[in-house]
Amino acid sequence: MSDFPDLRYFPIWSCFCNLFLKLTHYLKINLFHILWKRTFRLSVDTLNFSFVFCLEFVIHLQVVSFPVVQLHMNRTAMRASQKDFENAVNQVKLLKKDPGNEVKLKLYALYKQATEGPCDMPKPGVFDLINKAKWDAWNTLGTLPKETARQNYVDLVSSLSSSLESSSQVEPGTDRKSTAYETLMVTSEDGITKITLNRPAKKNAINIEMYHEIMRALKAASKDDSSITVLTGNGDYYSSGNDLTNFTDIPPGGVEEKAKNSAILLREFVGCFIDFPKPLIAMVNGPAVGISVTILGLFDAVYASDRATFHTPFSHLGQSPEGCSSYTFLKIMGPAKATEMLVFGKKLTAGEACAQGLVTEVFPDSTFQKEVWTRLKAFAKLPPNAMRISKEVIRNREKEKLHAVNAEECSVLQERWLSDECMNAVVNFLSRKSNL
Ligand SMILES: CCCC/C=C/CC(=O)SCCNC(=O)CCNC(=O)[C@H](O)C(C)(C)COP(=O)(O)OP(=O)(O)OC[C@H]1O[C@@H](n2cnc3c(N)ncnc32)[C@H](O)[C@@H]1OP(=O)(O)O
Repeated sequence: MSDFPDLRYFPIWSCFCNLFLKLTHYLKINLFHILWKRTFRLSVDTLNFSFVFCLEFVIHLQVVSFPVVQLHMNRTAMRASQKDFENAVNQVKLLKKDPGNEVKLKLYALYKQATEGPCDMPKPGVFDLINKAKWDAWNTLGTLPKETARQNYVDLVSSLSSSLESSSQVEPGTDRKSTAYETLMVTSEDGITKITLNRPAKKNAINIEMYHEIMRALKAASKDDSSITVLTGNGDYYSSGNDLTNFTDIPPGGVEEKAKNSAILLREFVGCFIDFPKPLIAMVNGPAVGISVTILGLFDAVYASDRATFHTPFSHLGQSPEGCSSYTFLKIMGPAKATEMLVFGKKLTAGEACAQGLVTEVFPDSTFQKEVWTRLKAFAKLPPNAMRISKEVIRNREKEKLHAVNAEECSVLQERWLSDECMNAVVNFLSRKSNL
């Protein structure tokens, strides 16, 4: 406060001083008139005087006060921004996550502009890549005023802090359970968002809540600052597929309504995998069943522990293929092998799934985590935009087809779920007459 004169009351003082001067000026004129003119003329002059007096007051208030108030506000903003600037500089040092090179260059340039003004350094040589990038970033700010650069710096840090805060809500670095999810653990670190299915006591069976949470986590991951996304399971299973108790919660509209709602949910769920924009990697840590296997055809890489198995027992369950597997599996392994899995329910070992192209690579269970994470961390260091665009080029050609396949599979399943074959299979499992 003390380093600036308080200008807030200046317009008011200024108006009163001006009024005083005008008043004495007009009084002088009017005294002259009083002496020399008739009473009738005098009253007209008095009216004129009052009118001019008020007009002058209003005009003066507008002309003088607005620029002065503006000046005061600007100076206050500059003062705030100087203080905010220092805070922002400290805040940057405390950021837990690397904001990425592009942002770091922007911060550097704005800092230099704010503290030193326009770039006057000699341009570094072409081979001095880092200093040249910094110089370029600073130089592009041209003659941007120091105050504006300061303000832009503060704004950038504040947007950065809030975005990093929201991604830090998904616990960077640790596997603590996120309060945002009931059935998942979601973490983000080293450019990798990891979504872990977290119902180990139920073999990570996917209940209705988990379907919704996976969709929510994928949507968040598609927008966060990670480069790649990983899906894995907690415990000995990757996932035992659809939670068969999902079929027991029958709404007032009866089983038809249940089947219809399930088909809508499934279509939306699979649609999220079709449309996911970043590289999506499955870490299949153990056995995988049903839908957790079929959607693997929509992943960009599948790494499996040698403990993993791949089982799609749709006929046993009176059901039919989903997750676009009726299309992707045929493309991946050819019709004969796909039929063995999808129609006859043949369970594949990790080695067999790899030989047939469903799995990218198999690792010994003892070194699975270590080896795969080393690889994923290296992938996550690749330029994220290039990865995203490459995926887009690969996926775009197929997207329309995949959505059409998804819609068709869901509509067939809607019918299947109402069949005796399906209902008996579910009842048998739930009454503990059968396991797979
Ligand atoms: C709305 C969209 C619908 C999309 C449709 C998708 C189709 C599919 O995904 S089909 C595949 C459905 N999955 C199954 O049929 C698997 C059924 N589960 C089993 O056969 C066995 O549980 C197992 C072979 C996976 C494991 O057997 P194990 O003896 O080792 O363990 P359990 O004691 O059986 O399981 C422990 C615990 O977990 C429960 N559980 C396991 N899987 C499921 C499941 N898919 N649905 C519901 N509950 C499951 C199991 O009941 C046990 O629970 P309790 O300890 O409470 O008895």
